[in-house]
Amino acid sequence: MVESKTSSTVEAGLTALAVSLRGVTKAYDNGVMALGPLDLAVRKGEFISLLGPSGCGKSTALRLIAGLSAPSSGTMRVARHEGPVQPGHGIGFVFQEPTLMPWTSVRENVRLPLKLGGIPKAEGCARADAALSSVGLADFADAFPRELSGGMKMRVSLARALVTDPDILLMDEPFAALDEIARFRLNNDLLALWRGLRKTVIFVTHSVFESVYLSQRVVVMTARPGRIQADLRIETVEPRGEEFRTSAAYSDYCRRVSAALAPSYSGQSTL
Ligand SMILES: Nc1ncnc2c1ncn2[C@@H]1O[C@H](COP(=O)(O)OP(=O)(O)OP(=O)(O)O)[C@@H](O)[C@H]1O
Repeated sequence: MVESKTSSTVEAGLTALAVSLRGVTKAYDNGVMALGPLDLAVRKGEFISLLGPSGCGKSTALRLIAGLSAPSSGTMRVARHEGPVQPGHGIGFVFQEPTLMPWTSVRENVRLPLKLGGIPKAEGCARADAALSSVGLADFADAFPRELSGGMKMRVSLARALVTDPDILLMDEPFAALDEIARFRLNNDLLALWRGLRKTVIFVTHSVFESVYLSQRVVVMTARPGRIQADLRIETVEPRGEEFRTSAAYSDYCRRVSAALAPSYSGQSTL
């Protein structure tokens, strides 16, 4: 069959997308309308942040993209998979809590997704060690979670998400519980990893500063049910580093994102 020029152009556009949500809504069984209708397109290799008031449906959106929950309506495409998204289909998930198994080593924690996937132990250990090395924890593979700081536990969680080599990394407020110095370090290390691996990253945060520092696009959501309030592109010299954090351009972007966020909080208590 000879493809028409139009259809191949459309196909090229689709395959460049890692995630596409059209008119997606989510109503929970208890009647809470959590999300949408949400329209969101994320290009392969793009780093975007989702920002919005508490309860606006950010985690719900990530869970839908991960295939951990089904949308109530609308259409979704994730990577090149059609129809229902299968859990673990090229997706890594990092939660706010590192959720490590305390009774076993860091290496075994990172190896877990491979073990569950039936990967032989020797290969799993080698891949776990490589993932730990990529997050700067090569020397801690035999340590136990209790021996690690909060930032190090989060690095282990990140290594566990990366060990399956996912196309898409979903991160749900991963650094929110860390002190500022640890958070800044992890921000820089995550950017370096992203530059090297070029995975698609969808990063949920409550921090305007963090979203601007990390992302190519900041997507601001309305209050529940979450829809897109604003979609801002962050254009700056790459690679980003501390000089960006202290630049006039950074302050200006932070002001613009804050202004875009303000209507989402109107009518809500600030306490
Ligand atoms: N399993 C569930 N059953 C019923 N309601 C739920 C469920 N999960 C979330 N909700 C509700 O859906 C809404 C959106 O929740 P969600 O966790 O997605 O928001 P969020 O933007 O991630 O919030 P936060 O920033 O506080 O983490 C909230 O009102 C929440 O109470």
